[in-house]
Amino acid sequence: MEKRLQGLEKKILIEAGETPAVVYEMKKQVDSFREKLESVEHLSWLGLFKDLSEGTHKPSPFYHKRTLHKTREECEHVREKFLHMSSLEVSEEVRQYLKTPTFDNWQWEDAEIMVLLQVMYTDLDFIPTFNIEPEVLQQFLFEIYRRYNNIPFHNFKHCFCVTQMMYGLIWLTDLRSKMDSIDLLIMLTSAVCHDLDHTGYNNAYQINAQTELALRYNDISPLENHHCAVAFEILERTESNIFRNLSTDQYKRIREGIIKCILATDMSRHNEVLNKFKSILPVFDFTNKDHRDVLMTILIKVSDISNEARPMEVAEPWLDCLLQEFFNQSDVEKLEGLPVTPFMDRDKVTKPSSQTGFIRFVLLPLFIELANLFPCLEQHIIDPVRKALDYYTKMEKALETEQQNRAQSENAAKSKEAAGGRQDSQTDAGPDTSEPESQLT
Ligand SMILES: Nc1nc2c(ncn2[C@@H]2O[C@H](COP(=O)(O)O)[C@@H](O)[C@H]2O)c(=O)[nH]1
Ligand SMILES: [Zn+2]
Repeated sequence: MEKRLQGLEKKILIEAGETPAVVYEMKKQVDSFREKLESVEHLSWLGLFKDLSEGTHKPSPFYHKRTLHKTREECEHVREKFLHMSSLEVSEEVRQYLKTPTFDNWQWEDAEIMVLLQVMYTDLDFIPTFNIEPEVLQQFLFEIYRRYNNIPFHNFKHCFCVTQMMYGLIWLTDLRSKMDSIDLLIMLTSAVCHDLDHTGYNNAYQINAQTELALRYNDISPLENHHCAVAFEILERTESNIFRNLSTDQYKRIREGIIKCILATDMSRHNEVLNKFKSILPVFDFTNKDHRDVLMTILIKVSDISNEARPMEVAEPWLDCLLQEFFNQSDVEKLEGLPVTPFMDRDKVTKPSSQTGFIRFVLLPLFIELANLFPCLEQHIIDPVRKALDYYTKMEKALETEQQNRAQSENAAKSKEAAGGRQDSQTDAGPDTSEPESQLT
């Protein structure tokens, strides 16, 4: 197929003088198909599978097994850098910038990101308040880094962005004066842990493919339950348990809070969580624990899907990462004969089509409710989201126009070709006796 495509490409290039976009698109699909055949183990009978597995895990449709989990060397290298850098002073300018939604994650490498997370725990006064030893915090952050996988979207940088947005929201809304330190610790730590060990395949896939996670959690938020379980696995170990100096009651409250927050990030529960918040909003009371608990779930949800609230040069690469992960999943779903998640299908989704609906029907309704409680957020998170909507709406229209133009010129070319073909055959077959107009319609 690849050879035939190359031959075709050459022929078109000679005849047309340039390679049309459709050929590039076909080449991309062939590459992606080949990659799938090489990496999906159950298709090994095709003779293309490259066994990259390190251990004896159950076969699973991960990206390349070689690259999903971080290697020991990779982790050690980052850990050394992090430990070296963590003794250096982070400037006041960076500390202030870190409190804003305009923060650009792409400028920072992973070891630096770990230092920035350490700054967040420090500047919220968690270290003295909860008697967290610096080495324990460092070990905790290292384990967190280690347990985020090398996948396009749900990786360590996503963990950082969500945490940084949560951190920014805490400062912008002056939550320190409204909620106690334990609530803030729950919120920040939930954000840090919320997608631990994500493999790049969403809950629909987990359930349809009957993965180990879906079986373990009976199809109920398999991923979120797993992220949470991994978080407490890390916190179980004394050397990385940042809560180890807290009382049993404090630990219990923190565990309950983190579980609630992480489970609330399952998007299939979006309306349930948002409606609960809407119902208490008119009588919202910071002294009411139930109200605070709901607010915490809203804050983590907002942080989780807040990429479009960031400057365009920060947000747009995130969309590319998200679509890369989505398309990978739908490709695997097609290969495995599973239901294909429509918003992940590369044949149906474009960048703007993915964003306009999401911003209109998911992002804005959620952000607006939070801004009802904290009007100061309007300028920080709603204005940029509206700008993004405008940007993608224009892009969507431009794409539509381009598609229409392309379809028109393709139709015109086809008609011309058909007319030419008929003329040729008429020349071969002798004089035409039919009316010329009827041949065109
Ligand atoms: N079309 C878009 N979908 C988005 C975007 N940001 C997030 N999402 C979706 O929400 C979930 C968030 O939950 P997570 O815990 O998995 O991170 C994510 O998986 C996407 O499905 C976006 O900008 N556009
Ligand atoms: Zn997330």
